[in-house]
Amino acid sequence: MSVKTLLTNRTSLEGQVKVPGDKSISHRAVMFGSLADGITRIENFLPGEDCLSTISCFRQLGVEIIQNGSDVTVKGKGTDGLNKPEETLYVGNSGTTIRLMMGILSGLPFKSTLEGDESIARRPMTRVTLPLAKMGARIMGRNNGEFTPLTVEGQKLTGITYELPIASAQVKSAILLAGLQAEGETVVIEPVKTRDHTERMIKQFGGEVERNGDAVKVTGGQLLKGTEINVPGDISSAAFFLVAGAVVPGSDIILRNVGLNPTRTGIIDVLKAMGADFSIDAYEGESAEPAGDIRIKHSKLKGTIIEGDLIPRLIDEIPVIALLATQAEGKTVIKDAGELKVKETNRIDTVVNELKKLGVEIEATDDGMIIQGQQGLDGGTVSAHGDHRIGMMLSIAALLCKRDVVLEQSESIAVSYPGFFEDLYSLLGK
Ligand SMILES: O=C(O)C1=C[C@@H](OP(=O)(O)O)[C@@H](O)[C@H](O)C1
Ligand SMILES: C=C(OP(=O)(O)O)C(=O)O
Repeated sequence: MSVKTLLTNRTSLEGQVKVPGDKSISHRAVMFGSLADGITRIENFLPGEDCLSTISCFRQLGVEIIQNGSDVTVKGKGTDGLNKPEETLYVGNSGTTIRLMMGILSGLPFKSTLEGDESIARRPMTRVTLPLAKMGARIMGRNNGEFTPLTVEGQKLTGITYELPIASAQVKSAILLAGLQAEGETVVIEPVKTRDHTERMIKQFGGEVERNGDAVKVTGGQLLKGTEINVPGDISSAAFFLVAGAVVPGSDIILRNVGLNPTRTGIIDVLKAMGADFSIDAYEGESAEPAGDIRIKHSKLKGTIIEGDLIPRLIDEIPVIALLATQAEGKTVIKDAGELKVKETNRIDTVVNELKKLGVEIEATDDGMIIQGQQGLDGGTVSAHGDHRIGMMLSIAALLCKRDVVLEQSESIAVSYPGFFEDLYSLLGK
């Protein structure tokens, strides 16, 4: 376990940072590149541990993938080019990898087993195995398919129409990936629109997908062709610096090449509602995924309510938004976010418990939290609990602390942002 002494009591962040590639898009680029025919070149791939787990799983399935930092080449041979792996497929800490891969493996003519770390072993999987079983998949796992290890016996699949009981892009994507191999049409109906990177990528690889209101439809048996993907920066990673810039007095920073897909920009809506001082310079021209530069300065903030359709558009940013709220005038209420309980950790409990250790007044509710504003932060020993987003949120919280802060399990940050501390220190002029 790595223990890190964090920088505290800071007066300003200045300069600019180009945040690393988007995690959701990087995973999907490798997956679609592996399913497609021909070469896929990925630029600005995120070389974080989660996306490296996706690469290693597809290598185990026989796909040749060349990775040089953020440059990746995938030599796809279509689904016929995917072979039975000799060993268990290890997904590490990555929920996206295991859930999307179940969709892919369900339609392939062999048996394989998926497993991950202790956090993955606690995360619910029937949300995926249930709809896939309706399509004809055979998936076995602990507690009737709820937990890893999971064994997938590929079958001939049939398209279904499925109404998602929860708003989840991972479940939607798993069903669409199975649908691409199934006979007939597969329709997924979302309760709230979630990130649509899978749909955009199907089109980038030459496939067809239709959206009609809340329904997304694919037809099985489409030919996907290798392509070039330029991954925009991850707004979920930029979020830590957006918050740092907004709350550390004297700050004025620019974040370059941030992905601005509207299904991901909930944090921008929150910054606006809180009265933050920021501007966006969106890049012009046709691109599968919009991106731009964001400049943010320290300013006075006011509390807000975060709920409903906004939640899936900022689900991974809630830990750092909770910190943002501690500096606003008045209280902030976060509701409808029960999904936080089944992430890398129970993020309602970890956020509340760790921020309390720094002297913050914050209360957990059944589906979110209530955060009091205008708080001074103290110091102490905190832990990431193996959760990258908690580790980064606490590193930003430390900037506001008057006393020393020590972070346990800081190594987990490499799951989504291996260069996080270098980028943070560069903004701090270190
Ligand atoms: O599809 C994706 O890439 C993701 C979807 C979200 O999960 P859910 O689908 O479980 O909400 C998100 O929390 C995760 O970090 C990435
Ligand atoms: C929840 C996350 O990822 P995953 O579900 O892929 O583990 C995350 O990155 O915050």
